[in-house]
Amino acid sequence: MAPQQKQRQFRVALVQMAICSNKEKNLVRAAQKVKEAKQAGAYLVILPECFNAPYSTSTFDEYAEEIPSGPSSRAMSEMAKQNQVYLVGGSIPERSSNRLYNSCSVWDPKGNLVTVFRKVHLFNMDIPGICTFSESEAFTPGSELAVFDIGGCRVGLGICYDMRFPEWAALNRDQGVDFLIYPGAFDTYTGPIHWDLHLRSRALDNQMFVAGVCGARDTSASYVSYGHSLLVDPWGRIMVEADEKETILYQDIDMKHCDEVRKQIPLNKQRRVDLYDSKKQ
Ligand SMILES: O=C(O)CCC(=O)C(=O)O
Repeated sequence: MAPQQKQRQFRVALVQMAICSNKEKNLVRAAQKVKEAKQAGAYLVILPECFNAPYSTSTFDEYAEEIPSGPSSRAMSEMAKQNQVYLVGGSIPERSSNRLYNSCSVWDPKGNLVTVFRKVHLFNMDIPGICTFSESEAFTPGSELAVFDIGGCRVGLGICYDMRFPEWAALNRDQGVDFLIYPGAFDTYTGPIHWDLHLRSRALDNQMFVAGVCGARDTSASYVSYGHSLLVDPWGRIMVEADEKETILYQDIDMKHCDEVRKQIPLNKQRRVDLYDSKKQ
């Protein structure tokens, strides 16, 4: 279902794909999934975080490429063009001016690059014996919003750990975002406790659709992804959720739902921004 100029409804596909250490194979797999999603009527297709490479600080440099000239960008552009869909390209390790970023590129149905979002909050966690990860050893953080329109729907982006920062979601809301998308790769320790809670909270706080799209779980990988991709509505309800296996989730969404919820509980009109600056208290 393709939205007209002002139309605000379409089908979204959340691709929870299996990811391996062979970049070529990951790109071929992603292309198959995007084709399958198109055949099922999706107009917006979302891939997971780091979909073309293992999620590992020791190999980000080896897999990194420039956007839009690298092979993964060219492949994503083709996927979008051949299937005439909007593609939110999860993320890939991006190389730019001797720096690495964890970056999400977005492609329109003609295969043109719409925007690039660089993960703003880098995943640094140290839970001894359970999960230790330091993205900031490899990546430089981004510092810019990336907001774009699909028909009458305004879309915003974060990547995984970014969902832990409600301020980022609120900045997107202030730009008029109706649908906030987080490609992700939560681990199996924080995942069961925090993943849906964060995604539901961001949706509820900001009265918008929120998607989290993870890779499928591979217990032989150095970093084991939680899976459980899901989509939340502006009322904070989970509309669809995967288990840990490879799958594609589909959901028709209508931005009218955001308008209704925002009218019923007018949080935006009631914010006491005059009170929220702690320096002024
Ligand atoms: O915040 C977490 O628990 C996991 C974050 C993560 O896996 C990521 O940012 O890729």
